[in-house]
Amino acid sequence: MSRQRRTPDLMTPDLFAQPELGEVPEEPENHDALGAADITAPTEAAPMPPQAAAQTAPHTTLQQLQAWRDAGWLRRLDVALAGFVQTLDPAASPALLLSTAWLAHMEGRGHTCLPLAPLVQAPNEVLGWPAAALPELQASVQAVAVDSAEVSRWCDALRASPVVRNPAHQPDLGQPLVLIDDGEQPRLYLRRYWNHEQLVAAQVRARCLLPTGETSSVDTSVDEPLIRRWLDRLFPAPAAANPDSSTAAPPDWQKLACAVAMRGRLSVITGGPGTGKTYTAARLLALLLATSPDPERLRVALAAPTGKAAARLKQAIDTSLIELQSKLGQGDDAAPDLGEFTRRMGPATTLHALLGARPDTRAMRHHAGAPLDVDVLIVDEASMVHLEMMAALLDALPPGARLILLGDKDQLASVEAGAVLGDLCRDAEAGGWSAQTARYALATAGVVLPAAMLAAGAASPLAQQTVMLRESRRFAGPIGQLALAVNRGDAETAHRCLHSGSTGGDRPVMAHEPAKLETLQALALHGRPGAEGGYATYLNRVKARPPVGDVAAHQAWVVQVLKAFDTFRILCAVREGDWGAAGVNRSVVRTLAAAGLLSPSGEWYAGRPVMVTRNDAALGVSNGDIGIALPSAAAGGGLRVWFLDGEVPRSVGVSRLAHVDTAFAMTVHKSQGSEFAHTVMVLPEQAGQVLSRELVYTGITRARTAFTLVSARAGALSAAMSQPTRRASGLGASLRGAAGDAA
Ligand SMILES: Nc1ncnc2c1ncn2[C@@H]1O[C@H](COP(=O)(O)OP(=O)(O)OP(=O)(O)O)[C@@H](O)[C@H]1O
Repeated sequence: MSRQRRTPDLMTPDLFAQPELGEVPEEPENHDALGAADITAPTEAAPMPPQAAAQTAPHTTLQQLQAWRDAGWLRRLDVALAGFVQTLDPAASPALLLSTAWLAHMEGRGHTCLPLAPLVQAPNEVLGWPAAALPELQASVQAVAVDSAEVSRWCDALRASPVVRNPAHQPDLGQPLVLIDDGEQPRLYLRRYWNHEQLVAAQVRARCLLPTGETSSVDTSVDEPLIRRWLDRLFPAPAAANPDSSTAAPPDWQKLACAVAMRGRLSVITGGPGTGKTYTAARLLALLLATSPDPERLRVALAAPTGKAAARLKQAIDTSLIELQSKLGQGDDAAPDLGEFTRRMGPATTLHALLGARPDTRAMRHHAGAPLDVDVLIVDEASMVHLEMMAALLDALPPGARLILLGDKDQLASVEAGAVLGDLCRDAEAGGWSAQTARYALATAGVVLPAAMLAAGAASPLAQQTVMLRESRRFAGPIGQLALAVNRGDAETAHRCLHSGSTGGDRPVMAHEPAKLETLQALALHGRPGAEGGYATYLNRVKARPPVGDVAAHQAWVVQVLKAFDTFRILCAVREGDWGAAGVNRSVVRTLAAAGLLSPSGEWYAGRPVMVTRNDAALGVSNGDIGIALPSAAAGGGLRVWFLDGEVPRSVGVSRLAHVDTAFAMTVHKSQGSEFAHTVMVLPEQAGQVLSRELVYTGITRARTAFTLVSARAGALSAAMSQPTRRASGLGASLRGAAGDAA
C-alpha cells in the first residue's frame, strides 16, 4: 500500500488552532451519497463568511486527509466532504475537518454517527483502519480530544462552528452536522441521519404502548376476552405440565407475539431461521380479521426489502392461511374467510415499490402528506431495512395503521447505514416486560411470563411490543447447532460441528479449511462427493429443452430449471479477489464450460444465471432478483432471462437487462432473504473487518439441508466469530428520549 509522508507541521498537537493559509481545498464531489444535498449553505442565525474567504484560508489538515485517502484509509468522498465543510466555514478548525472526514468514513461503513469517546479509546477499531495507521491516527485523535476524559474539549471545538448544530438549543437551519451531547455518549451526525433517527425514534415511541397504558396510542378498544377466544382457536392448547418435571413448559412465544401485536401500532417479532415468524404473522392476520368489526375492509399489505424475500413472504403467508382455513372450518360462520382474504390481499412488494421510490430522487411518492392506503403492514426480513428506509416507511404509514416487523436480529444489517432491527431488539432476549404486560399476556394468551424476564425497574415501551421466538422448527439439527454456536461466539462447538463425524459427503455440515480453489470448483460442478448437487443438476435440465413451439412444456421446463438452480448456491464473504464473488464466478464459468455443461460465448448464453443489481419498475425487476437466461419457446426465439413469481415464470429479453451480475456466486449480503438446499460459504484469505460473526451466521442460515464451508485460510471462521459487529447508532438513546430537538 503506497503511502504519502505527512508534513511535520501536521503533528502539531493543537488542532483547535485557526486554519493556516495556503492550500485551496479540494472541490466537493458527490455529496449526495452522504446526504449533503440537503445541506443549505449560509443560515440566517449564523451567517457564513463569503466563499472568497474559503479560497484564501484553507489549511493543511486537508493535506493530511488527502494522505489518508491516498493510503486507502479514507474514501475520496470523505475528504471531499471535509473540503466542502471548509468552504461553508472557512474558519473550520482542524478538529472539525478531521471529524467530518471520519464521520463520512463511518457512514460508508454502515454507521449512522461518529461516537467521540470510543474513537479516543480505540480509534483503529472504531474506524476499521489497519494497524499501520494507528500511530498517526492516535496522534490526531489525541490532539483533538487530549484524552477520553476531555471529549468535552472536542465537543467545544465542534460547537464553535456555525456548520454544527446542537438540536437542544438551535433550530434546524440546514447546518450539515449535528452534535449530540445529551449526557449519553457524545456523537456527531450528518444532518440527514440525525433527522432520520429522530423520525424513527418519535414514530416508534408514539406507536408503542407505554407500560402504564396511559397514552393516546393505546388501543383502548382491545377486547381481551375476544382475543383470548380466538388465540385459543388459532394455537394448540399448551402441553399438560409433566408432573415429574420441576421445570415449567416454556411460554408459547408465538401466541404471545400475536397478543402483543393486537394492542399497539408497532410490534416486533424477532427470531432465528425457522422459528415461525411468518407462521405467527399468518395467525396474527387471521386474528385481526376475526376480531375486526369490518373485516371485508381491512387493508393489509405485505412487503420486504427484496423481491425474492417479498415473494417468499407471500407464499408462506398464503400457505399458512390456507392451512388455517381448513383447520378453522369453513362451515363456521364466525370464522373469517381466509381464502377470500388471501385473494384480496394481493402480492407482496418490495419496500421500494410500496413506498413509490422514483429514479434519481430520494423522495418517495408516499410520505406523511400522501400516506399509504393500509391498515396493517407486515414487513419481513426487517434486519435488511436501513435507517433511511425505515424513516421513509414510518413517515408514509398512516398514524392509525399497524406495523409488524419480522426479522432475525442477529443477521447482517443492510449495506447502507443503520441497523434498525438490531437497535430495536437490543433487549429482546431479556424480555423486560412490565407487570401490566404480564397481566395482559395471561389474560389474552394464557401465557405466564417468566419472572426472570420481567423488568427490574422502569420498563421500556418498545420492550412491551417486542417478542423473540426461541424455538426453531427447521434448524434443530447440525446446521442449527452450528448457527447457534456462531451466534454465541463459541468457536469450539462450531469447530466440532464442522469437523466431527465421517469424512464422506453425507454430513449436513462440513468444512474445507484451508481449501484450494479446485475444491470449490469440484463442489460447484457436482456438489459433495456421493450426493447429487452442484450446478450440474440444473445445467443438465437446461440441456433437456422441450420441442420448440410446445409452450406448456417450455413453461414447465423453465420452472424446473429455476427450481433446480435454487437448490445449490455459492456465497462469498467479499466481492473482489480470487475468493470473492466476481473471481469465483469467473472460475465456476470456466469449470462448467470445461465440463461441457455451458457454452459461454459472449455475454449471454443459455443457462447463465444472473442477479439484477438495480430496480427497474418498467421491466418489473428489483435489485436482488435472480433469473436464468434460456431460449424462448418459439422457433428461432432469442435468449430471455426467466424469473419465477411463485410458480409462474416471466421473462425479460436479455438486451433490456443492463444491470445484472453473473450469479453462480453471490455475496452473503445479497443472499439475505433467500435459502438454498445446499449452501457453500467461501471465506477469503484476507477480509479484515468484513468477516464478522453476523456475516457467517447469515451465510450458514441460508442453508436448508446442507452447509459446506470453504475457507482459503484455516481459522478464518473462528476469527470472524470473534468479531461481532456493533454499528454506531444513537437510536437507543433517542428512543429513551435522551436527545431532544429544539426545532
Ligand atoms: N407452532 C408451530 N407449529 C407447527 N409448525 C410450525 C409452528 N411454527 C412454525 N412452524 C413451521 O415451521 C416452519 C418454519 O416456520 P416459518 O417459515 O414461519 O419460520 P420463519 O421464522 O418465518 O423462517 P425464516 O427465517 O425462513 O423466515 C414452517 O414450515 C412452519 O409451518
